[in-house]
Amino acid sequence: MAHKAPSHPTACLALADGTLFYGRGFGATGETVAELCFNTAMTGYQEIMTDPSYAGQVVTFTFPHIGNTGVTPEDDETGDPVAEGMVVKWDPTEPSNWRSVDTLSNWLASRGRIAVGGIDTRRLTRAIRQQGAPHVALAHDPEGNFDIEALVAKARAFAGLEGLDLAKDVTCAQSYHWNEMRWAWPDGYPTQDAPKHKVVAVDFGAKRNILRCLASAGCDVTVLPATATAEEVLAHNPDGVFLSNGPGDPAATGEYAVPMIKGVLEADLPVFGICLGHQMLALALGAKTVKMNHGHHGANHPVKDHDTGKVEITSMNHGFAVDAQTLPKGVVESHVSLFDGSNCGIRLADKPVFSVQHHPEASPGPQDSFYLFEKFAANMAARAN
Ligand SMILES: NC(=O)CC[C@H](N)C(=O)O
Repeated sequence: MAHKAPSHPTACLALADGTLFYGRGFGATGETVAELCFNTAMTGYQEIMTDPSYAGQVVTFTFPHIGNTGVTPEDDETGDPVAEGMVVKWDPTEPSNWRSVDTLSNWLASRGRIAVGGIDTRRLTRAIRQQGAPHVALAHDPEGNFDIEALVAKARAFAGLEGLDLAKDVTCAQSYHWNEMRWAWPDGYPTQDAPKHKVVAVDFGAKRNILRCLASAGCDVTVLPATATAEEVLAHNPDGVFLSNGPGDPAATGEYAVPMIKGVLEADLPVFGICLGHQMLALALGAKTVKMNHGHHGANHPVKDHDTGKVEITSMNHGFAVDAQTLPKGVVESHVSLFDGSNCGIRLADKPVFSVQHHPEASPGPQDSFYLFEKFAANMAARAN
């Protein structure tokens, strides 16, 4: 049944349980179906929308000042927005400020991404917390004609992210070389030294700032597609191997990544993984991953480093987690979330192999965890000596 929604809204967000949110549509018109998560970051909406880890998800931004800085190409974490859609409290008719090269709405429209403004994101976030990341259909129609029953049926029919391998959709088509460094520097960077460490980074949906951080820590980076085998990785004769972030279910992605990681571990090289890379390293070591209720998405998550006792405020974006109870002997839980005690890092007790669930490259977020890139570089330096 097609009918006009009340007070002429131009976008509708339908949750699989039938809950409806109406607002002002912006960006592209049409419909999309996805999992819904909320992100609490106060800045960096463009970095979030272009983070390949958000494939298959619509993002609700809890912070009200969204859209106010427009968009600029230097904030892209990959070529285009990857998140399926955007839900905000912000009124999209407000102008963007001086910094922008384009408005958020034009940018989303030209890249086929649907957004809705004027939503009560607090109420929506409560629903996400209560239901666990809901399946949703998001529709934008300038005429305000919505077939509500069909939208709810589409949200219900969405199979969800569990069991879904999305890394092979967002990975690079071919290998490439990366040497661009960070634009914002922690003390002592950039280093003018020539790159010291040959690193192969396996791209499961890598954010550009991870590659910049590796380059800034002295790495000469060759990026390989997600489905690279151990032989292909080792053929580059790397000093260390990096496993990137990425979208979807680690258990599904692990089908090809786990054998590759096992082969790399046998070669006894320093290894560093972030987020999906962390989860897949844990799978390769024999642990299990689980789907979280509503995950961690934000730029303000406290994480404790068990080795130093220090607390880092971190950037996070994950809906799955490593089950620390399943870590085999010899694998140490190095970091833990102070929000809910979930696993945030592992390391091998006797080898330079480690990974973290959070995002030390930030973009957006704090830079407390940059030391992990230096640790990876130090592991490669120690091996060379
Ligand atoms: N940022 C990431 O790498 C996300 C990892 C994984 N897709 C998850 O949601 O948990």
